Amino acid sequence: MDPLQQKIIEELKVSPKIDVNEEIRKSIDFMKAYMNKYGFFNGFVLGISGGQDSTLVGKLAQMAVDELNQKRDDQKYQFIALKLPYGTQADMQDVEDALDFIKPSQVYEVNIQSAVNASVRAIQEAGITISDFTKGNEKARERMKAQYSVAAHFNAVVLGTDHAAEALTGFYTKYGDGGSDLVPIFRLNKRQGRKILKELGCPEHLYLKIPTADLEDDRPLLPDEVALGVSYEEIDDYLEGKKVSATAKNTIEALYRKSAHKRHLPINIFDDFWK
Ligand SMILES: NC(=O)c1ccc[n+]([C@@H]2O[C@H](COP(=O)([O-])OP(=O)(O)OC[C@H]3O[C@@H](n4cnc5c(N)ncnc54)[C@H](O)[C@@H]3O)[C@@H](O)[C@H]2O)c1
Ligand SMILES: Nc1ncnc2c1ncn2[C@@H]1O[C@H](COP(=O)(O)O)[C@@H](O)[C@H]1O
Ligand SMILES: O=P(O)(O)OP(=O)(O)O
Ligand SMILES: [Mg+2]
Repeated sequence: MDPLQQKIIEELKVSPKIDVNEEIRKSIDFMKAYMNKYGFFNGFVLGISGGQDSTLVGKLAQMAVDELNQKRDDQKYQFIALKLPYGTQADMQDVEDALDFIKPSQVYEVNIQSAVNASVRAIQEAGITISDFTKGNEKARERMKAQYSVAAHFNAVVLGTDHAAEALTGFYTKYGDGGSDLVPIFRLNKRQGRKILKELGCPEHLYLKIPTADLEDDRPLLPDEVALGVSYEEIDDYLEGKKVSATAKNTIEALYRKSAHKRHLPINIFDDFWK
């Protein structure tokens, strides 16, 4: 295998073949172990978008909470699901379907539209008009803020949905959806997540849904694969050590290099990964 491909697979800890039940157990045990280690926490918070990744992480979190609460009278542990629409969300029915599947301990809705618009306006008042793309990243950061405020209120931690296909391409907003405390599906690629959802009995339309960050006003529900310029099938193949087309390889490796800064904490004078 190409040495860079090998290095990336090792860095992102991807296994080309998985046993779905083992992976389910690993993610749940990870979340349970964290709660057991830090007894002052009461559970987890996550935004549910109606997409594949938050449906998966939400379901695993609820399973972890249910196991933690077994034999506890106080039902201390809670999974708090957040609906975080910007105004009216086109795929809200998928959010409801995901919530029906997850059955979270608690559900709240925080509409991020007024906060995002206020932020865009404040920057405008300084004489800077940000692009629709940059406003999209503001939405992701506003969602991060809402999740952290709710987590602080309930003494919970914020879950992230970052996985190997997103980590490889840097396809997330720095300190937006990239900002979280625990990432239970880090190591899985997109098709492995789909397989796990199928095993867990998720409605098919949720795990077969076209992935979208849905951040831009001007291009609603823009498929990730259009924004990325490469398909998840090719990204997943690459992560499983398979040969992909030269075009896909170049695109993937360019995205990997460009997003190196997102896979590190803020860069200080002793860091040399970027040199
Ligand atoms: N997974 C998803 O599905 C998802 C979610 C949100 C966003 N997105 C996509 O992710 C992308 C986010 O956009 P983005 O990456 O332009 O914005 P970003 O805000 O995540 O990252 C860009 C910022 O990172 C910093 N930066 C860039 N290069 C750097 C370097 N070499 N060293 C140090 N800092 C550096 C700069 O501050 C720059 O403004 C978009 O394509 C968006 O559509 C995808
Ligand atoms: N509309 C949304 N409501 C709640 N949570 C959301 C919403 N959009 C995104 N999120 C959260 O962010 C991550 C990343 O989403 P991508 O589609 O990968 O950009 C998602 O898993 C939700 O937790
Ligand atoms: O993160 P999600 O849940 O929005 O999934 P996807 O990335 O497939 O849109
Ligand atoms: Mg999405």
